[in-house]
Amino acid sequence: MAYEHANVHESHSSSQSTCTSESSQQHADSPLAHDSAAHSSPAHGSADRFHHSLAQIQHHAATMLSRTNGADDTYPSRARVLSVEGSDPIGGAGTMADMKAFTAHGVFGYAAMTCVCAQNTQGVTDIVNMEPDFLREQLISVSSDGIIDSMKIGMLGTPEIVDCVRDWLVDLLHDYERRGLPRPWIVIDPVMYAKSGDSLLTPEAEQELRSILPLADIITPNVPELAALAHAGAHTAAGIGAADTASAPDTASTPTMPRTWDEAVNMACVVAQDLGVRVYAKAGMFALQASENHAADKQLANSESNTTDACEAESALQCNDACGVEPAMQCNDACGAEPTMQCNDARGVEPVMQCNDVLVEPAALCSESGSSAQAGSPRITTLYGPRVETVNVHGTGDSLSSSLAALRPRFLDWRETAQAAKDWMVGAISGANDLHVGKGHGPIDFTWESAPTSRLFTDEYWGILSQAAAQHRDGAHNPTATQSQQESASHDATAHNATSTLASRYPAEYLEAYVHALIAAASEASDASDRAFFIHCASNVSAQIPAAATGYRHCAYDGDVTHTGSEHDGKRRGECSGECRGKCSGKCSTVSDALRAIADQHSLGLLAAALLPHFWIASLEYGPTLADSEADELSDITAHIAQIANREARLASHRDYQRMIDTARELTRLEYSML
Ligand SMILES: Nc1ncnc2c1ncn2[C@@H]1O[C@H](COP(=O)(O)OP(=O)(O)O)[C@@H](O)[C@H]1O
Ligand SMILES: Cc1ncc(COP(=O)(O)O)c(N)n1
Repeated sequence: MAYEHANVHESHSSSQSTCTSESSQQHADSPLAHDSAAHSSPAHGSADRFHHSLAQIQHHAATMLSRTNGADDTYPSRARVLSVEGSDPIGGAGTMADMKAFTAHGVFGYAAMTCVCAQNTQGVTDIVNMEPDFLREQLISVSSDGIIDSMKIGMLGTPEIVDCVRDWLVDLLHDYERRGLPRPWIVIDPVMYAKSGDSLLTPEAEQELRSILPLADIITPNVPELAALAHAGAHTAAGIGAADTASAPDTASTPTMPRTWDEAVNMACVVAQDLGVRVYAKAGMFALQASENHAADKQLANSESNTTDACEAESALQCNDACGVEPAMQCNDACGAEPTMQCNDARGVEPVMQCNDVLVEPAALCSESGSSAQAGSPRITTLYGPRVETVNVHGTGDSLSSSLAALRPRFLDWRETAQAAKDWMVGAISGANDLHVGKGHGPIDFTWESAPTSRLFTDEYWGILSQAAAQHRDGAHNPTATQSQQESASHDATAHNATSTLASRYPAEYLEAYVHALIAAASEASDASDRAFFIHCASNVSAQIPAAATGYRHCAYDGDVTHTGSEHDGKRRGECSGECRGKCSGKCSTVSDALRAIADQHSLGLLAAALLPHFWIASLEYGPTLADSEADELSDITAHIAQIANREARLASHRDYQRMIDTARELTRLEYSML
């Protein structure tokens, strides 16, 4: 059965929740229902978005209240989220990933371990499964003591472990219903394979796994898992949730991999409808294959046995026995590229490489409310995200499913939750290359939003600055430098010998831009002494402007004869008769524009990072030529700004720290290009 990929490109912010009524009424009687009344909105006769979302907010508030009343007499400051997973000693996947993601999302994490794995970024070498009785003991230890608001169930490994977790979960849901507690949100990651290709589920357990999936609110298969679920579904005569091993699928046939992303989405629709659960289909393996394919392609080209018609044609996902992944997926550049490298016209973004996932909600869990889904068809929501060029994706599936479990209590519906989890994943994957953990597929950066604790801003910036200074010196002594560059350099050298003031070095307009940035920094500073410092600097620089307006003579600040501008066409640096004194031109305007743009961002950290290069470079390059008092003042200012930059960087998120570094690097480049 093929479903149309409904054109629902709403972003999560604009989409109103529509999940619903039919299902809540349909399943409300049973605590085993995956979308019980405790999670659903009231029924809606009309598609009125306003009333719908208002009702949903009210319902959400009521749900939160009922949680409070039923669970505890104090309102918990953090959701309590359980991970049922296997371990990963390298710390990127399994229980370890879940706990890190939970902490990153600000929830309190519980963990029960299904198995202990000997694995790292290169593969899984051994697995010791928990005795089911002991696993049950762990699960009961948690659930008899703590309230579970949400949970993520991952690697289950064997049929006995699946049965153990399923039976405990059924008991828990009955118990919560009896006690009037809200049903916990349930995310199940149907873990079958690790990124390395190693199998994490026995073939018999694959069929058993289907018996627990209908208890979930949402399941999160990757592409091969999706193919396996669709395949098993098609071969399960007894239908949804059949745990009867007598009806196990024909193991002789292997799942057919989707050849395109649209085919994968169709599979997700089939699985969602069959199991009656939401399916979050992950597109990562398309991206992974695409980014790794260069080497793989060479191997393919050299190996006749690996060259298949399907692969040469449009097949996105090919079985490749040679690599030992079962059901393995290998693909070539041409095919791997297609699903992930999409242009997001609908969102109006630049044509960047995309790695979009989809959320498929079976019709029974959605009531029509402004979405383009056809009645009776599942609703498909595209979850946008750029593709990150990295092979460091160990544990991405775990982190995504634990993020969904952690974030769901904070959002009104699964669509909003899914896009938030996807957005967080993009940040975490983007930080992966900086971690340098392991030799294979490294882990993602769970702490990408928190403060970077292992780097001192000025240490890292000093590396950037000294490199730029060395390049500048090399450029000045480079025999291939243009005549005008050499003249420029010798002009500077001459100037260095004479004691001069800084004012004569810069155009007035450029100094004005620094005054503006210093005042902006003063207004962003919360500390009174910082404010006073920036104001003092601003008045200091401002005092130099009149001298700069008359003393500054470098009109052709780009330093070459092609400089255009009516007053100084054809003139070399230093040759201007003075008509354009104090005016910004070329690179100088670029610095001024950059400073103004940074000031508009209202971030003290960014402003400190933008101001530091000017003062530090002036100190470094002109310090020796200045009068002692001016040189001392310059180095004091530099030290003070460096101190503020370090403090702000320590408090900044990883992303903001990176923006500070990027800003300082760019201003350094611009400043040196002007010297
Ligand atoms: N290179 C990448 N760039 C951006 N997102 C990625 C990349 N690789 C994986 N993802 C995202 O990571 C999440 C987990 O997907 P995936 O890696 O397919 O799961 P699994 O680990 O189960 O194989 C998905 O949201 C997917 O889109
Ligand atoms: C215990 C455990 N659970 C799940 C995975 C899947 O991780 P990946 O995201 O690398 O496929 C894993 N490697 N180990």
